[in-house]
Amino acid sequence: MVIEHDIESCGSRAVQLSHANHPRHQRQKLEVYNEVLRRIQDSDCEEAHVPGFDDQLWLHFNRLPARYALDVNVERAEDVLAHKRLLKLAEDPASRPAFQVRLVQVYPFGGANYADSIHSDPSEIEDAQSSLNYSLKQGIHPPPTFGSSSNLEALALQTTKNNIEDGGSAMSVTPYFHRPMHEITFSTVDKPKLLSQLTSILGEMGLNIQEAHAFSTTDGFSLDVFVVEGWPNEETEELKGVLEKEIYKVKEQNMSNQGIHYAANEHYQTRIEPSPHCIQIPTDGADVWELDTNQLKYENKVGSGSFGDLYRGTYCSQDVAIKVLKPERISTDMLKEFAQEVYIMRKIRHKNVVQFIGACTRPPNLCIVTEFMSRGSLYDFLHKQRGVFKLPSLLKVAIDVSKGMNYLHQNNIIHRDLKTANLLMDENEVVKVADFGVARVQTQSGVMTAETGTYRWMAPEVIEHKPYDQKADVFSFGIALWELLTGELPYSCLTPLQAAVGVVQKGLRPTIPKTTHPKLSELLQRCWQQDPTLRPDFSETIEILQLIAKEVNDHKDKSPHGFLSALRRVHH
Ligand SMILES: Nc1ncnc2c1ncn2[C@@H]1O[C@H](COP(=O)(O)OP(=O)(O)OP(=O)(O)O)[C@@H](O)[C@H]1O
Repeated sequence: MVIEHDIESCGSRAVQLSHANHPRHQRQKLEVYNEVLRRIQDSDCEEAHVPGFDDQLWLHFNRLPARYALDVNVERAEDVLAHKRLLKLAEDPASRPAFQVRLVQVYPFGGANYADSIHSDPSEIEDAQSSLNYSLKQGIHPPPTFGSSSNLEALALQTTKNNIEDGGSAMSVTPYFHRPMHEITFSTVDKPKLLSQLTSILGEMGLNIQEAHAFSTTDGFSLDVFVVEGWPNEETEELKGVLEKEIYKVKEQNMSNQGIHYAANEHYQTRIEPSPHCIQIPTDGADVWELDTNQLKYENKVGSGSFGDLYRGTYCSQDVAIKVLKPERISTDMLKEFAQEVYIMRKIRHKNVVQFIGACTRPPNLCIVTEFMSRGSLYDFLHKQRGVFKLPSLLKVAIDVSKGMNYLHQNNIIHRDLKTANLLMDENEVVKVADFGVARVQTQSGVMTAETGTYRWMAPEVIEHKPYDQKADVFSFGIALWELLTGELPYSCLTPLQAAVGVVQKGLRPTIPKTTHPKLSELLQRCWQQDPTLRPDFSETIEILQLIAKEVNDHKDKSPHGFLSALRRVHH
């Protein structure tokens, strides 16, 4: 997959600056603009005849990075118009994110973007052009907006080659055709992690991103264009419907206090589709999570972590945990990260995730307030109180954790520090995931401070600082589950560092007791597979654990001591 954007940063803006200062790029941009304007004016498009349209179009090119003009397929002038409309739509909070879906056909020789047209051999372009014209005459779908990617072309060539080698497939009759893909374009307000959110939505839908072009406008909007494959049908309506639902799900979780409407657009006929399920709730813009420090009462200190001390206290008479950040830990970077984490945490609401109540964000008094978990952590329960879990309660705990983690993952939050010390129990024995926020704040050196203490639970790819995804948490979950099962510290005879080396280099894993329920044993081994893609996701662990729980329950009902063992479940 090619992503022309630094996933989490304003990479395209950086690119834009360097391009913008380059006179050649300015000249090229002007040429592309003129060509696109000419094509739009030659078409029947009404918009083009509105007075001032040329100025608006120029403005459009200017608010985007120079590489937008250089990469755009000039033959797809209507795409430029569609981008302009999507960006306009995105100005209305009710329409965000604005998106459109269309079918595209990838050609091995690419489309005619500006860069191609000035750098390629003219005869090649002519050939490519004639194949394009030929294709279009055959009624095949238009090419992607940014048709120059060697990535996509290679894919098309590969298919062509395979078809020719296979011989006789329908596609080999027209050798330049590749099976259609979909192009999905989003526009919304630019924000950190937007691109990873969008890619994960597409991933959730089973779509494989073949190409992504991400642009930020100078006034804070995003334009992200994805070419995806994996949608089984040559249609867009159903895909749009599923995409809308997927976005709705994420927005509903993320912005529970705001009404959301989506705009969808196909074939460049923009329309806004208000969601029937939600209403617009007015907001006065107040930061409701900023706590009134007068209402915050400190009681005893409960413990300390790497970021500060944790106190029990009350906020407006409700029991709370107050995590006070150590002043010496506070740096500009950390404050930024702190703000980002508060921004995420305030939207998180799930029975199995420790509830964020608010924060004091006025330095130097930085603290995070959450619900108080009276039964403490599973780590303390297992290793300090020497508690044990019987299988039914172990399964209940594992299901609780899986549900909390599944929710976090659905909200694109990777915990990265999942361990029994971060699994807390309330007075009703409900287990909740904690510390997915500030625990992850990195030091200025970029080293995760919680790391060494966490090696025993850490996935090999995280230890090795390789790219990782949500499956890193599944690995940690597997280790925590083993800990619940055995009551032992993982690799207790090794130091954390020795354990880390063993896990990465020697495939070291905890030994599963022979008496373990076979399905549970299988689940543990799947969770800590070296290859993250082979690990289940949390929706699957929930299913498996529920199945085991049912089996255990059915078995217990048949046994004469069933009722007594059920009672013992709550002994801890
Ligand atoms: N919401 C809470 N309710 C009750 N106890 C909590 C709560 N959050 C944390 N604790 C307990 O307070 C102690 C300190 O927690 P804290 O999250 O600050 O550090 P940690 O998780 O132990 O270490 P680190 O942050 O370095 O990973 C731990 O014993 C933890 O179990």
